[in-house]
Amino acid sequence: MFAPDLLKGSICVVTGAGTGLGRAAALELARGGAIVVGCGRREEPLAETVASIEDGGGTAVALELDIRESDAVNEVVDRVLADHGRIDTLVNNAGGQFALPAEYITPNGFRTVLELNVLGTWLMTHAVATKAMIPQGGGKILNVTLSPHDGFPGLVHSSAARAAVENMTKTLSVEWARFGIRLNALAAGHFDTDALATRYVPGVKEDALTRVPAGRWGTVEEWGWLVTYLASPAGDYFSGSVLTLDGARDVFGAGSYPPAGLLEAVEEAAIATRQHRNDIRFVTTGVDRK
Ligand SMILES: CCCCCCC/C=C/C(=O)SCCNC(=O)CCNC(=O)[C@H](O)C(C)(C)COP(=O)(O)OP(=O)(O)OC[C@H]1O[C@@H](n2cnc3c(N)ncnc32)[C@H](O)[C@@H]1OP(=O)(O)O
Ligand SMILES: NC(=O)C1=CN([C@@H]2O[C@H](COP(=O)(O)OP(=O)(O)OC[C@H]3O[C@@H](n4cnc5c(N)ncnc54)[C@H](OP(=O)(O)O)[C@@H]3O)[C@@H](O)[C@H]2O)C=CC1
Repeated sequence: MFAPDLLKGSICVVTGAGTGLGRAAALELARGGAIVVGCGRREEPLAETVASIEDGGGTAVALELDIRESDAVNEVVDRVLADHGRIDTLVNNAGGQFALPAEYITPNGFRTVLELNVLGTWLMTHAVATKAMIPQGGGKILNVTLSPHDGFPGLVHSSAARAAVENMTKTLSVEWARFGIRLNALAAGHFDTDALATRYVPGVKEDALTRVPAGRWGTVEEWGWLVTYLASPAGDYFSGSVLTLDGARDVFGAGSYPPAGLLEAVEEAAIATRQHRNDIRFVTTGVDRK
């Protein structure tokens, strides 16, 4: 899609680069000539991404990292700087959630999704900005979020988390403009990745497609093109924006609730344990049966 030297010599860190959208972004950045540092918790998918990039003549390295661990984040950023001297673009792609009716989400479940999507993104952003981009005089940070924006029934934890990330992006785009740092959020609609296919109740994925006016899933290649465009000089004047790539999903809105199969699957699981029966009772009546 782009000229092979578009990003020549640029150092791009991509979290969650072993799978799905992160992998596609890493591949396209590398096709544009960037040196890609792919991060994630699992070595195997990262190694596969690196091998694919190298097979195509590109350059990439994999670094294992849990973005929720502050010390590990600092170590990885230090390592990238020791090896490559700078970081031009950070793609905060690692993230996720589980689909669950709000009344079933436990405090720890909510905290888990907030920690991954908000804290993880913040730790990466802060470390890369303070160690690399402020000293070097600039850089770009792209934060992956979610469409639709006006509420995402079934994903209240992630909907809240991604709204926080979008506001963080806007706030920092003002605070850090004086350092030449440009931050944007990329709100993804529905992309046909393995995670979407395997981590959600059957039916939920198909239900999601009925809410996309364009009538199809986004392709991971389309995602990689957006990331690469923004990382390139063509994207230099973008900052503080939320770019939504979703086939008009956002315009369609939150739609009706629940999506096909979600409530049934949860209730079937819930009747398996007395504790859950108690939880349901408590939620619906306010009476704790313990
Ligand atoms: C309703 C429409 C849905 C359409 C979705 C379309 C839009 C979005 C698309 C995408 O984002 S695509 C996919 C991106 N990838 C993912 O979403 C990854 C899939 N999820 C995960 O990997 C994990 O769920 C997680 C979010 C990373 C959490 O895993 P982790 O191992 O950190 O959690 P645990 O330690 O196991 O549990 C902590 C806490 O959370 C509760 N919990 C975890 N998973 C579930 C679940 N599936 N259902 C209910 N609760 C869950 C767990 O019970 C723990 O809480 P407590 O039990 O201790 O209270
Ligand atoms: N596919 C879609 O339709 C949509 C996706 N999104 C978002 O886009 C992003 C990518 O999604 P997608 O590719 O579909 O899903 P994946 O689940 O395939 O991607 C998530 C990636 O993040 C990594 N990751 C998860 N937790 C951590 C962690 N604590 N530290 C470091 N890396 C971590 C995972 O690797 P590992 O497990 O090895 O750490 C994985 O490679 C996510 O933020 C997702 O929520 C948003 C809207 C729609």
